[in-house]
Amino acid sequence: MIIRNGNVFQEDGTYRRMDLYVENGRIVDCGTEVSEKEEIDAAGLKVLPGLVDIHSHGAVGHDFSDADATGLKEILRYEKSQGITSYCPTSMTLPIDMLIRIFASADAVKPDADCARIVGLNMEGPFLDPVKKGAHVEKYIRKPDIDFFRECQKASGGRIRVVTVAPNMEGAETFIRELKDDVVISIGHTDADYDCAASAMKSGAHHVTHLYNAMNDMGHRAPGVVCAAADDPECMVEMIGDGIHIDPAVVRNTFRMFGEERIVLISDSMMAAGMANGFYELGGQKVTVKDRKAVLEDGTIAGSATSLYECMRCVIAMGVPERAAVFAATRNPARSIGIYDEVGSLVPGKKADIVLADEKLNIVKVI
Ligand SMILES: CC(=O)N[C@@H]1[C@@H](O)[C@H](O)[C@@H](COP(=O)(O)O)O[C@@H]1O
Repeated sequence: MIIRNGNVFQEDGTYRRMDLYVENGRIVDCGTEVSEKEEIDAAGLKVLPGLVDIHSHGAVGHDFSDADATGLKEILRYEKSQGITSYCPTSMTLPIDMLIRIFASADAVKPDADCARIVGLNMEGPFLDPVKKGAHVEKYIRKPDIDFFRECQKASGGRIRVVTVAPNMEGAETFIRELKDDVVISIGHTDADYDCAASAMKSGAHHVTHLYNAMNDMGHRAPGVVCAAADDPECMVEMIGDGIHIDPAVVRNTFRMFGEERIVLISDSMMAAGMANGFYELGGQKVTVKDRKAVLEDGTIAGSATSLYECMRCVIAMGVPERAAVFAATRNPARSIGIYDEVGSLVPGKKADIVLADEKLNIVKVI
């Protein structure tokens, strides 16, 4: 396949008018390497790398935590239609027997060109702090437990790429030191202060789960997880860019504080993404969705009802430079879970995960 004359997003963040050559699902150097001569006229269109959502629970009426491979396939189909080509299904806080079934269910999903590719699994619970449980069920929360994690990792076939840990819980330090080379350890759902978070980062946790949400605010005498993450040059931070979870001024200034390299936009979507307002479920709890806002019965925000692509457009509308927003939805998430050699930018050798969009970033085609 040859994609002609598009404005192709480059690794330096500029757009360059050029042809893109695809052979056997990968980008290649030149036209002579292309056997299938299908051509797409991309004149006037933006050509972006497929997006990488490393934190999403569900969409179109299904949740990864349903442990249902058919439902997961529908989620992946929806995500691909929205420009997300790499995806990490994300679990909620649940008992171990359920988590084992959930992680095993991902294995039953076979790759499909119409669906986003599963590039890892994200284990958000149960090693959280009850004080900052957010929309997770308190009775299933557990202290960080290496054997518990290993059992889940085994059931998943080694596909868990990210695990959230509250660093102020007993056993967190040992957990981080023991597992830091096997999985990305993400600090989150925690009442930790700056010193506790900074110490966890020194031990090897260089990722933060939805910065600002389910943690203490950054105060001028209580800098918290936010400043600890900013002070750790290796730390990547997730942000939910749906326009509901974080005020636009905070989003803009967080991009300034962390720069273009370290922010990972996520959707944190639940099953109402791609659906109408109404009543849904998340981790066994009833959720009401109205005007794209998902809440539990007590008003706690319970994930988002949008896609990563919409989050990317949303933060651009807030005033984040387009190149920074594209990096945060493509390159940075890919780097954060160690798959940037395969996806996340459009250079020869990488998978041909491509979004064609018009000037206003409306999706025209996803490849
Ligand atoms: C799936 C999930 O759990 N997502 C969290 C939720 O738990 C938390 O309640 C909310 C708001 O947190 P905040 O009130 O601290 O900003 O952020 C995210 O939606």
